[in-house]
Formats: sequence, C-alpha cells, structure tokens
Amino acid sequence: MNPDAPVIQITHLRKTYGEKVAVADVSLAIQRGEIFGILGPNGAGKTTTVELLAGLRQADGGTVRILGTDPQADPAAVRHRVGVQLQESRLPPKIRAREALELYASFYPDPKDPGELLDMLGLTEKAETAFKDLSGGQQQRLSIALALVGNPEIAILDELTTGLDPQARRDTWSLIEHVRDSGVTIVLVTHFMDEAERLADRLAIIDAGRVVAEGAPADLVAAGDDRRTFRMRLPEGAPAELLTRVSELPDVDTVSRVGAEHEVTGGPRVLPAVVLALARQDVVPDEIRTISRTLEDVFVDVTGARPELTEVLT
Ligand SMILES: Nc1ncnc2c1ncn2[C@@H]1O[C@H](COP(=O)(O)OP(=O)(O)OP(=O)(O)O)[C@@H](O)[C@H]1O
Repeated sequence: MNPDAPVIQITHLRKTYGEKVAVADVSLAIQRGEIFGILGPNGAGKTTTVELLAGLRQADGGTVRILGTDPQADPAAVRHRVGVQLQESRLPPKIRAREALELYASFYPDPKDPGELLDMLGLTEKAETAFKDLSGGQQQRLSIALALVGNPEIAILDELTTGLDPQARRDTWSLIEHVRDSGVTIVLVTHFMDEAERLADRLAIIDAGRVVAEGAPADLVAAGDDRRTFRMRLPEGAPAELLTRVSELPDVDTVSRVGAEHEVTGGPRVLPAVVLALARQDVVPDEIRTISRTLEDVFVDVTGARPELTEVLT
C-alpha cells in the first residue's frame, strides 16, 4: 500500500433503515497518523458511518476501504487492525477491569500488555474493581483501553467524553493526543465543539447523512469569515442617538445591547468605521473587544443547529 494513500477512504456511502436514510452520501479520506473528527447534530448519521467503516454494518451503496481492504466484504481482515469504542460499553457488570482487558487481549494476535494499558490510563489502582463499581470516567477510560488493547493501527472512538466531568475530559484529551503521537490514526465521533477544535487535525461536519463541511478546524473557522463582531462600552452619558447613527453606517449590520456593552456586527471594516464615526462626535469607547468566530459558529452556519441544544433535546 502506498504510504501516502489515505488509511480510510469512503466514497458515496449510503445506509438506510427501512424508510429512514441514516447516511445519504458520505465521502471522506482520512490520512495515517491524524486525529479525524466527525462532528454533527444528533441523528446526523455519525455512528452509522463509523459502524460501516468498522465493518459492523452492511452499506446499501458506496465503497469503504480501510487499510487497503474492504470491511464490508472481509470484516475479519480489519478486525485485528482497527480498535472500536462505541457509545455504550457492553461489559458484564461484575467483570473486573484487568479481567476485561485480558479477555479482550486474548482475541488479538499481537495485543498490548494489559498492565501497561491500565497504567497509561491511570487505572492500575482499579485493576481489580468490578466494571459496575468504576466511576463514569473510569468506565470510559476502560472502554478506551479495550479499543486499544489489540494494538490497532486505527482507533474509532465514539462520544469519547460524554458524561465526564471537566477534569476527566481534559485528561482523556491528553491521553488521545498521546495515543495519536504513538502512531495510531484516530477517528473521533463527537458533538462537542471544544473537543473537536482541540483534538482534531481535520474534521468533517455531517448533517442529515451528508458531509456539509470538511477541513482543519482553523481553516473552517477562517473560511467564509467576512463578517466581524465586536463589543464596546460607551462612556457614561453618551447620547442615545449615537447608536442610531452607528446602526445607519453602511459597514454595520446590527447593533444590540448585551449587558453594559453594545454588540456591533458588520463587514470587514466595521470596527474602524464605527470608531471613526464615534470620534467625529467626540466619543471614545471605554472598552472595545472583538469577538472571534468559533467552530460553533461554523457548525451553526452549516447545520442550522446549536450543538448544545441538539444534545439537550435527546
Ligand atoms: N438500527 C436502527 N434502526 C433504525 N433507525 C436507526 C438505527 N440506527 C440509527 N437509526 C437512525 O438513523 C439516523 C442516524 O443515526 P446515527 O446513530 O448514525 O446518528 P448519530 O449522528 O450518531 O447520532 P447520535 O449523536 O444521536 O448518536 C437516526 O435518525 C437514527 O434514529
């Protein structure tokens, strides 16, 4: 296999459940050694996409190549080379952490050492604890360990940090970077913007079974960013009609009050245009701060959905 060829190539993938189109048309190329994020609102088809690429489901159309093989035709060929952590761990409640890892290790020809994995995931002290008695964060780390125990070339991690507290999330992120640095390609399914922005080298936003945006998080944020937003605090006693004048400037789209500040949106030159117009009236804002576009703004633009709402609604 050409070393520069994508380790995962999906072309026009399609999957329906009866009438329901879960994946309409997804094409992706994922390179060796990257963390590739798959981001999207609930029900967008993310899990179905990764299940298809892991050979856990049969597609209705399109092709999947993973490490040069077709997981649909030959799921066994990829099973040893791809580690999968799906949304719910289906472990028996009484199985102990080390026992689960040793059991999974026995399925693979060249497994990692369970003791080392427990150590790397900070679970050594919990090695003899039953799965049901581990905290949410510990269960999550164990499920990551299970995805890695087969020494995979690719790890597919679905909703990695859902339900974790902020410290456990950060620890999990560091761990994932560490795993990537050890040479494993990571496919990360998430609907957390901060997680995707922090971890993903590149990502695809999937909505209603289609890829609606793809690229490095910074490039996605920069692309199409011809609108600017800033907030300013005007001095006490500044005349109210000033704001009417500001809102009538050609560079300005909107002016709205946010707490003690005014938020102004407009074209690329909105900030100097407003500052200049105020200066002509002898008014200098006490404070000005620009509001940068984030991955969340990109997400809202391309899907029309607010990520935190899509999460609450399910
Ligand atoms: N086994 C199934 N039978 C019928 N419909 C399904 C099945 N699995 C998923 N679906 C539907 O297919 C669509 C895509 O689901 P999928 O789980 O792939 O989305 P997702 O983006 O992973 O969402 P979530 O973030 O909620 O997990 C959803 O509308 C879902 O209800």
